[in-house]
Amino acid sequence: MSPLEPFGARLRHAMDARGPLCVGIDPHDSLLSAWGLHDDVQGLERFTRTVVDALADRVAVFKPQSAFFERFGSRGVAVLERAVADLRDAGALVVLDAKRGDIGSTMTAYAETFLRKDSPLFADALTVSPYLGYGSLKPAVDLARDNGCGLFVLALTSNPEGAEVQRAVREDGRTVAATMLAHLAAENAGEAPLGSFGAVVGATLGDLSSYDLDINGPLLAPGIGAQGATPADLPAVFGAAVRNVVPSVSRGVLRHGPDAAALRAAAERYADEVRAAAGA
Ligand SMILES: O=C(O)c1cc(=O)[nH]c(=O)n1[C@@H]1O[C@H](COP(=O)(O)O)[C@@H](O)[C@H]1O
Repeated sequence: MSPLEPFGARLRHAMDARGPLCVGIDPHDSLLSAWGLHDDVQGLERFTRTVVDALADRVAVFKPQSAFFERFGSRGVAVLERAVADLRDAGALVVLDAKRGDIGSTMTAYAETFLRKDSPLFADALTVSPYLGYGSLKPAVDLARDNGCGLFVLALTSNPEGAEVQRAVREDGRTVAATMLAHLAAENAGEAPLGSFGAVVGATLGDLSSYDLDINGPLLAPGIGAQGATPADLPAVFGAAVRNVVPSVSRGVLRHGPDAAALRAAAERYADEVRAAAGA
């Protein structure tokens, strides 16, 4: 296998070519039911195939949420494996949303699951939790760097409960989230056009001007659509860093299915609205 270009560069090119949008693939039981499908592995398979067939050739980034596949056991994971491979074959980038985080050799095993080229779940990037200490993520950082992959580190999550950990103030006066952002800025130093080590920063959080979001890396921004944020909110939340935002929408797009044309129209509308809001 030829070496991949670094994830950050691939992400920048993909968003330039296909528009600034990540579609989350979250097969909730309520969505399966709304699509007239059963909450079983056949329903999961049909749902996932419909999303892949409708959008894989036109959306820049997809973020399948692993839990919705894992809940069906090994057959659900097989659906996820196939989706990841098909999305990548169609030229899209895949961020696997598995939010892994552990220590030492266990973190190495998680990294190998998602970031080793011969793994059945090899993806372009992985969401990771740094709350066992940023340094515990080193095996994933190293493997991502070696294989042209990226990471999205939970920094300021879209849910209100996140604040008690992420906004806690350390002995040095910095918040925990600011510390994570500083680690990522260090990983990405000198990279062009964009580093590969991103932060997850919710689009729901309002003004974040007290945080330095200039990490020279992507900012994955969930919270648009079902959680209440809109593309028009992005400049007020992210300021100048809006150019590096990867807005992520799951239910806001998926609720338009199973009709393929309606899914495509919804994705296109979000990408257009983000472009207009970011002044791109
Ligand atoms: O890492 C994530 O993707 C994530 C981080 C965060 O802070 N908030 C958040 O909602 N997410 C994920 O983004 C998706 C949001 O889905 P919707 O609210 O349906 O667009 C879910 O898969 C969440 O797990």
